[in-house]
Amino acid sequence: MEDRDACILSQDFFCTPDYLTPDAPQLASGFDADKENTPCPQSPEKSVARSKRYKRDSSPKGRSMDLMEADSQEITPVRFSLSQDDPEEEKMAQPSSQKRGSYVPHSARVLRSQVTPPPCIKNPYNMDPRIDDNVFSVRKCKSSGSSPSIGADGLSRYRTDFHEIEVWVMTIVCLQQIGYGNFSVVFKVLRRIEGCLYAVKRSIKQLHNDMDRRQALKEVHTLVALGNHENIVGYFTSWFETEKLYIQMELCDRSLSVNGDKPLEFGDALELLYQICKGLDFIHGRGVAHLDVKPDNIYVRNGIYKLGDFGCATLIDRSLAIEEGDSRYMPPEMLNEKHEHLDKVDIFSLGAAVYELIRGTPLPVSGHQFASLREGKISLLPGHPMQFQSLIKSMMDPDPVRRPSAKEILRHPIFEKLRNASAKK
Ligand SMILES: Nc1ncnc2c1ncn2[C@@H]1O[C@H](COP(=O)(O)OP(=O)(O)OP(=O)(O)O)[C@@H](O)[C@H]1O
Ligand SMILES: [Mg+2]
Repeated sequence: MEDRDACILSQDFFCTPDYLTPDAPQLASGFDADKENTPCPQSPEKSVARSKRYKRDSSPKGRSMDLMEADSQEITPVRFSLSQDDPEEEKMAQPSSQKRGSYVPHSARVLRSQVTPPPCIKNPYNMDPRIDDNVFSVRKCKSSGSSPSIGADGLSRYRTDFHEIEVWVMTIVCLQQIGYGNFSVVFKVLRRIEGCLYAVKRSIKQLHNDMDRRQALKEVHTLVALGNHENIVGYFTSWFETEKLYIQMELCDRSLSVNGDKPLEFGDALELLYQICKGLDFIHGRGVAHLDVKPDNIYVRNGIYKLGDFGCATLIDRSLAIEEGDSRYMPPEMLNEKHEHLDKVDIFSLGAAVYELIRGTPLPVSGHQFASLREGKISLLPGHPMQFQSLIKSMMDPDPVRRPSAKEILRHPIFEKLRNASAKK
């Protein structure tokens, strides 16, 4: 029996879930059909409360510890708690094959429980008038809450669909090669069926409750509502598995970083500013502010700069909760909880990011220099034209109203050549 289970666990020895257990399709269809007919819960309530973003220890040691924690969660067999207050859910979770008395190996049951049906909640970023809000009006959708974690095929979707290219080893060298953030690890993967590379971002912590899942889904909702743009990281799909959120994205070559990278030269700085302003103009035009623009969240692919990590994104009209991004790039008004011009928060952060990349030294996190930058006191940038330096200074103006919008920046004479070149494309 042990040998048989070992075969089942290996992805290379089977092609379909049917091989694993003939009962799975019946179980899955019954389960899913029930979900299909279940109404979804209300969209998140309008809130202007600010939730501070938790900043973890960013030292290599701290990161290693977190990743170890993340990996140890992988190894531990996951046990899903069923809703205490809904015996119906518990009934649904009983594998139908068991009820009929047929044998399902333990390993197969563990595998079945790895895919979690996604919650069905309203996407507040999506203004599509064809969506009838009544569909969300019933109290609570079983698929959104602490539902039984049995997916459509009972297998790991991540393991079934993707092959991990980069192997995680607990060394700094590997950590630098593969993406990681405060909340996520990002894997370079090959989609088996297509033979194409993607980036898959996985939340580090398990998202046990509905609030956590809604919070994590903000990024997905934003990306899907925004649609495609050359200077925004491409989004493909997302799913829940072992109570973690997976997001499949376009794979970029790297993200920008002030640590290790050479200071940015004028030509590159100009290109970066122009391209990310195009991305910001696009998202601001759709009513979205990013709120966490910084070098780590700007990726490069084939010389094209792309804005990524929409985990803090919100609506400019302040109808959703406002979450602070990285304080090093945050304008003074955010520190004073003034949120009237959220699009201009992104302009300040982009100005600060470019300023940091040109100087090649990390921005201060606190103290005198931190305060000076927020009073508009910017050091000179040797080797960069005054016109460019004035533009950066205006982007970091303490008064958000005086900061140029992304659209105004794009019209600046300094970008004439770049404008002409992109018009010819
Ligand atoms: N599509 C991608 N292609 C290549 N690398 C990526 C991609 N997405 C993310 N990365 C890498 O992974 C890192 C972490 O990703 P991301 O910023 O989305 O995670 P996070 O946990 O939300 O981060 P933060 O710490 O900023 O909150 C990025 O800084 C980048 O280096
Ligand atoms: Mg990030």
